[in-house]
Amino acid sequence: SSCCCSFEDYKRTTEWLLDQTNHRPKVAVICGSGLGLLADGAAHKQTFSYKDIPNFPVSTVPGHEGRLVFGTIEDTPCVFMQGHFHLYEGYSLCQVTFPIRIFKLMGVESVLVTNASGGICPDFKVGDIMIIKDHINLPGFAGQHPLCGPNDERFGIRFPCMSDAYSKDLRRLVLDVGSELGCSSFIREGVYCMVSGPNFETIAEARMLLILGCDSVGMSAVPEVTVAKHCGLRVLGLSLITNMVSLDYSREEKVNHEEVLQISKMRAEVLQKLVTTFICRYQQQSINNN
Ligand SMILES: O=P(O)(O)O[C@@H]1C[C@H](O)[C@@H](CO)O1
Ligand code: HPA
Repeated sequence: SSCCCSFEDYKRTTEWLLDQTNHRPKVAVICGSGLGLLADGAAHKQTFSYKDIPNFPVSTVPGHEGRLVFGTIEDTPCVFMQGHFHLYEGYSLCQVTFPIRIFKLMGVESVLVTNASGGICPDFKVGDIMIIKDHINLPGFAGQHPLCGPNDERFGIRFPCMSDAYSKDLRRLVLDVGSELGCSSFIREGVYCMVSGPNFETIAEARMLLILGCDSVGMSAVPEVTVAKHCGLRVLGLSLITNMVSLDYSREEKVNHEEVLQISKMRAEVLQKLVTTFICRYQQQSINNN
């Protein structure tokens, strides 16, 4: 699963975007299933459909609008992906992570990855927001890894460290913002496990994930985070628990994507407030640190 994009491809897309917009984003926000609303808090918006951006994949999953939105939150220039790409759509991991390297080349410093996931940790509840403190790259164990293939040193080193993929400072900051907004009762921290999907887990698989130390399970984030860390971007991951995964053969509930979208839409406003305030504080902190 070698990379199908050359440095020239990344450069061409970056130059096209830099040419089309005056925005120079510092923070990139990836909106997961049903979370496109996160971009609504931004001002001075300029929107591109993925299909109009050279080399960009297009979204094929309901709840993913397929738009790149530039805008500002207070004074912070941001870019939002309303929808992202998944292995199960048939995209290579190089395509799935294509936008991350574009953001890097555009001058982005930090990436905020959001998504929907199923709760494994028995203490979690539907609607909880889990700050991702670590992940398990299950497809990576089987060789489905976005950094397989020749390493391009212009992006990062051959053997990147992943023990600090999720920035401690950004996690602390979002915890503080959550408490300031009165959200502490439903903000958790935990380990996210990526599976390729598209089927939801069997009960035996879910029990295995619990034993492995996973707190939630989903079908995205990990390739994007891995590529972001590889090229030196700071990462914050927020996963919305849209359903609890069945760990018990006696449970009758059956998860489906409509339910995932329904919960995402219901919680998107809270998540938007958290993300918007986080970006404001992030900017204030970087001003204070310089
Ligand atoms: O794009 P994310 O990871 O938020 O979407 C999750 C995983 C699947 O794409 C879908 C399943 O309902 O939601
Ligand atoms: O239960 C789930 N499993 C995998 N991915 C998901 N995305 C939302 N919910 C889930």
